[in-house]
Amino acid sequence: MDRRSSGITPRDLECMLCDETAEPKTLPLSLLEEITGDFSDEQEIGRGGFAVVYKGKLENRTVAVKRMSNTYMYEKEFQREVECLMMVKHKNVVRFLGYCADTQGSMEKYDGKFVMADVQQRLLCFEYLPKGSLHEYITGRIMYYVLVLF
Ligand SMILES: Nc1ncnc2c1ncn2[C@@H]1O[C@H](COP(=O)(O)OP(=O)(O)OP(=O)(O)O)[C@@H](O)[C@H]1O
Repeated sequence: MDRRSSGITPRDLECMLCDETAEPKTLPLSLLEEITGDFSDEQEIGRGGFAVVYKGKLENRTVAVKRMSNTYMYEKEFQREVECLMMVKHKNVVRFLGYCADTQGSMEKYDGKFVMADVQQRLLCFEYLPKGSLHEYITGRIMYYVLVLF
């Protein structure tokens, strides 16, 4: 795992996609913000129990960026997920490209006083699978047969 993240560009990420042997990397928040249009609604793909998933647009390719919600509650789950993903490499498992664990201090007003708060961002980056979720695929198929039969 390469711990140097600051210099990674969208082009580097694109090169990783082409190189099957490239290891997952730590990715800078600024890169993930850039390719998701600052996590814009237009680039949202879907939502799960713990995260929102966005399209990350590179020059010629697309990746999926999973942004965890309630990061304080699910820190252990995030660490466990990264740990597992780093160990798995299989043709039937979506390819893991890297993660971002960013914490920044921000002055916030609390109880009438300014306090320094930690703002956490926890993200995972995967190869993009263009055919939608299994649920959509199955229900789409069922709807298709219902429409054809009746
Ligand atoms: N690599 C990917 N490529 C394309 N779409 C994806 C990718 N990963 C997730 N998605 C989309 O985003 C949705 C949410 O994914 P997410 O992994 O957060 O949750 P989930 O697997 O559906 O449920 P859970 O919260 O139980 O993990 C998925 O249903 C899918 O439509």
